[in-house]
Amino acid sequence: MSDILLRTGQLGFAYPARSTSPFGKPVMRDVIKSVDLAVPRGAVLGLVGESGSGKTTLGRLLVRLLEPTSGGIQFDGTEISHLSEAALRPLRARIQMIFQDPQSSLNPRLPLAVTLTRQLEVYGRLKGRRDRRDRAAALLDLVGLPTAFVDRYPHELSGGQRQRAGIARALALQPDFIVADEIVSGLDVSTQAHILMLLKELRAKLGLTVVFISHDLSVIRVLCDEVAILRGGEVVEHGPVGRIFSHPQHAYTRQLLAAIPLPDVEPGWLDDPPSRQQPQQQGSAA
Ligand SMILES: Nc1ncnc2c1ncn2[C@@H]1O[C@H](COP(=O)(O)OP(=O)(O)OP(=O)(O)O)[C@@H](O)[C@H]1O
Repeated sequence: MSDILLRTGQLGFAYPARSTSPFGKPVMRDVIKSVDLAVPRGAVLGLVGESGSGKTTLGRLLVRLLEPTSGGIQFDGTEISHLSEAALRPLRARIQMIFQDPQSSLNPRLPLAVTLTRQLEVYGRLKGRRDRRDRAAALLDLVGLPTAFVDRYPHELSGGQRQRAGIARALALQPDFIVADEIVSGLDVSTQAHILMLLKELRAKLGLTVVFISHDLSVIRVLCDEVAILRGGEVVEHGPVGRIFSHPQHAYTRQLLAAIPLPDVEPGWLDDPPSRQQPQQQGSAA
């Protein structure tokens, strides 16, 4: 078994541009350019870059929501770049994406019991109504939400609780690889810390491998083992967080580090943040 769970080789992706060539052919615009990335099994790899650098596009390629236009993606030794949906199906259970806006993955018209277990149903892993409630309750418990929330609708949750529910939904099929796309953006700082702590705990408990997309280097610094810096669709630097932050090699990384004020927190802060000393009330998880 390789230490690398996911590897890309010269991965490329182009979107059709709005304009067409003088010969009427659609012009393609390269947004991911020859990306070689290796994600170690069990690691949290941060993917950072300014707006438009291609983070979301790369994340969607890694979970094969998009098909590469060039290069390859190997997941646990299997080349998945051009697999059909049918061939991808067994792997889809192992590969999940969590989005910035949990509204997009939580159906406003359905109680959490149904939304959280939808994928289990699709994969034939539910044994009926009772099982649905039990499995949904277990998922809520896993992400620190009260089990009574099985009957709640997304609008009855706070922003942080909704993000927890989004994470629970992504964990239903017991994946081992997660791409988390800006999942704490838009949350207040204390809620961000709780969600990051949860992710860190889940990663240890479930043995997850995570690609954590963020434009926020201070978040990357406290959560990730490795960081890859994306600029204009290219990875300009990739390495252990400690090394990149203390000895950035690339001028662009130095520029990013200089531009973003780092709060006075160190790697490992999440292991013992001040908020741990104030346990959350049942039902009030951020
Ligand atoms: N569906 C699409 N069709 C055409 N171009 C797109 C599409 N989605 C994204 N792009 C373009 O691809 C480039 C990369 O976008 P992407 O969303 O991956 O960047 P990002 O780093 O995630 O940005 P942000 O941090 O703002 O979310 C951008 O120039 C964007 O305009």
